[in-house]
Amino acid sequence: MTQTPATLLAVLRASPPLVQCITNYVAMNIAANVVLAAGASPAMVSDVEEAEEFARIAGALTVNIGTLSPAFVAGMRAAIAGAQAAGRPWVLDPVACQATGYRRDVSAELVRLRPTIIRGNASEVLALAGEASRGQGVDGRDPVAAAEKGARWLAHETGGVVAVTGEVDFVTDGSRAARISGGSPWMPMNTALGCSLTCLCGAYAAVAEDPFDATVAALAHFAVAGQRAHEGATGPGSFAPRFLDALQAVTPEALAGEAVIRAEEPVPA
Ligand SMILES: Nc1ncnc2c1ncn2[C@@H]1O[C@H](COP(=O)(O)OP(=O)(O)O)[C@@H](O)[C@H]1O
Ligand SMILES: Cc1ncsc1CCOP(=O)(O)O
Ligand SMILES: [Mg+2]
Repeated sequence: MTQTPATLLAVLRASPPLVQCITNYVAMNIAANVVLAAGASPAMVSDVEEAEEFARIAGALTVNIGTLSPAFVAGMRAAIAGAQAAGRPWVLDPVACQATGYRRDVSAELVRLRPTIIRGNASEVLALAGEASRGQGVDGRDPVAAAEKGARWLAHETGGVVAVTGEVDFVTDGSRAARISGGSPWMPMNTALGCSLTCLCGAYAAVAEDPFDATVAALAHFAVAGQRAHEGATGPGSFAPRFLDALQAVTPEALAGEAVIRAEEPVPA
């Protein structure tokens, strides 16, 4: 039974999930504030000494390779093992996976561990799917549409959900697909909002029955809040505080009324 974004937001707010976010130095503060504003409970716990134990008590885990290092990788491996042992969902954010051999190798290893959800920009998803990517560092330079085929392939490979974000987001589990419109062009000009969205995907995955519904809900929450914040902003600087306020102000009714989601009929396997 499909759970709508409105239903999932109500569940999330009624019982705020604990989300373990292994993320990069750039994103840690904004991602925690985004998850708090949306209504969930973030914890940026990444060291190998405690990452596995913490993953067993969290509702979901998110893994982001933005500021990669051997210490981060050791914590990621431990946390993923803990999440899998506890049957918890985990989300991969393959930041700039096209940029270096180190990032390519680590993201390929993490994909082989079958993340529940992968969330990236089109250039990152193209690279994960083995296709040419025009990504510039952490910034996407490819249109979302260019990555749709690769996203479907990756979803089949991992048995999970893949979200390609950009001007109009695309989500697939390999057969179902949906596109989410909204947000603001000021969003990619605010560093780490993609990373923050990955953490929010984790929050929704912690409370949802189906990770596809969770991903659609997280992206719809961002799209509606981003649209609202855009209306009062004059640039990325005035957008940022409005966006946090809007994440908190969005209600289940608003998601039902303002989210622009176009579902695609399942593609026969
Ligand atoms: N041109 C745009 N217009 C509206 N929303 C956008 C635009 N570009 C990105 N977004 C939104 O910004 C958020 C971050 O996505 P994105 O920039 O693709 O990730 P990343 O920061 O990882 O590259 C998503 O919610 C996405 O929908
Ligand atoms: C600038 C930067 N450098 C390493 S991680 C990072 C943040 C990337 O954030 P996002 O992928 O959400 O744009
Ligand atoms: Mg990113």
